[in-house]
Amino acid sequence: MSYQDIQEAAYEANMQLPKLGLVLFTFGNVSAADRSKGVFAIKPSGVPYDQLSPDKMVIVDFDGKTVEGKLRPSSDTLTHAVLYKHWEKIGGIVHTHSTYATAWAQSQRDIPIFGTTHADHNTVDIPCAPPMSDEMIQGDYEYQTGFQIMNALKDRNLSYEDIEMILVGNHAPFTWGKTPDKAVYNSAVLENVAQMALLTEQINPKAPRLKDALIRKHYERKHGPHSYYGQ
Ligand SMILES: O=C(CO)[C@@H](O)[C@@H](O)COP(=O)(O)O
Repeated sequence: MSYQDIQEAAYEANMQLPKLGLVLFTFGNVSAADRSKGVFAIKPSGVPYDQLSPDKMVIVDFDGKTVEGKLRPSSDTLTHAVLYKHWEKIGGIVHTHSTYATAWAQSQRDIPIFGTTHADHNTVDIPCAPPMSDEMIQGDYEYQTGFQIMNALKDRNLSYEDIEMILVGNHAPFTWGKTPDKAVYNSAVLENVAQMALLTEQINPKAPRLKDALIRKHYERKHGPHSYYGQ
């Protein structure tokens, strides 16, 4: 892949965010990695989506250093870099402030697995990492956010392949996938599931968690060998 190829991929994936209603103004960013070159292309910071073009995507290495590009890379670049460096099978990362997922993050709550829509994609509650400590905020905040995400999965005995989405307490969601398109898909799924979970709790504050048998049934119907779903 050339730099131009990952810039195109990052551009196309970024442009999906406003189309899917996942971002307002500049509230988010997508990156696309090229593992053979050890770099990723990421949205420039603060540039509105209607002013983006593939050549504006900034090429950055897995330490977060700009390799090519005139604009400043997203302020979340170091978080993307940490995750690419430690999770060798991912090819795309998305960060948004989509309304419902962010509301759960601000509430510092995991999203409970209430129904089969959730179970079609995940067999567990969607984790919410703890808010960043004062020390982390004053230190390498974006870099530490990457570790906060990784540690929250570890605390739940989950790998980045078991689940491709997380909330960061008081902040917002991050999703990832083998490709930037899959990471965007995961972002849209997360937002939809977050909305349904909120409505479920409003309609019935005592709504039960989905039974394990139904979680397994719905997940297994969609995944496994020869499944196109979630590729
Ligand atoms: O988290 C935040 C803001 O709280 C950022 O992700 C969001 O504003 C997007 O920033 P960038 O324009 O990518 O630097």
